[in-house]
Amino acid sequence: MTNIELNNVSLKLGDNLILDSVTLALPEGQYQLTGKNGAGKSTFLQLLSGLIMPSSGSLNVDDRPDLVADSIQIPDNMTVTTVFSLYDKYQRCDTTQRSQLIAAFQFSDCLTATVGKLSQGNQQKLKLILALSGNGHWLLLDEPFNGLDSASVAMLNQSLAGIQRPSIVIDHSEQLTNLRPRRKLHIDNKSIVLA
Ligand SMILES: Nc1ncnc2c1ncn2[C@@H]1O[C@H](COP(=O)(O)OP(=O)(O)OP(=O)(O)O)[C@@H](O)[C@H]1O
Repeated sequence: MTNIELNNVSLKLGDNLILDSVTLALPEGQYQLTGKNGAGKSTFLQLLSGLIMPSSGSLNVDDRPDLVADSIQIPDNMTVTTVFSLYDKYQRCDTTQRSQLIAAFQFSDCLTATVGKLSQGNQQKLKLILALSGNGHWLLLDEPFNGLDSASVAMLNQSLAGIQRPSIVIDHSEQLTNLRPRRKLHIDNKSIVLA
């Protein structure tokens, strides 16, 4: 079991207190993270990914999760193939699964393009392909349906219904069909509650 544990975690960004002394144990499972605009959902996933550090308290996430989020920036001038080669160099992807995802997302025409020339939806598909085939244990998805066409929305829902890895999804756009039941994690008033 690779649980996520927060012990008395507080997080401040500038003058903004986002989390206030949060203690939480998340067993492996499928979660949906909710909360009003600005509550701190995206920031919480960045914290779990190690992109930002707690201001105080301790956080235990056993390995590096795979994150899909707007905050993940891939250099515009790289071709998609170069991005994949870099991931291969550091063995961060399952290449068989990646090939399956490229086919399923109808992404093969994009392989020679530079990232900056991809449409918003195709940039999102690239992030999803990298994360869904990634070797991290937890999968963290911040608005994963952004920019996807209807076939890709269906594909992603199917993929999320079948994954073995623990995951947390933020889905304001309500396109997640919950083919598989998800426990609710709710952020409110600088606290996180597991329903
Ligand atoms: N670098 C920063 N410095 C100061 N405050 C920040 C910074 N980044 C984000 N914030 C603030 O942190 C709070 C939480 O932002 P976050 O994006 O995590 O919320 P969210 O719940 O994901 O919101 P939404 O539903 O609108 O996407 C917001 O009030 C935001 O303005």
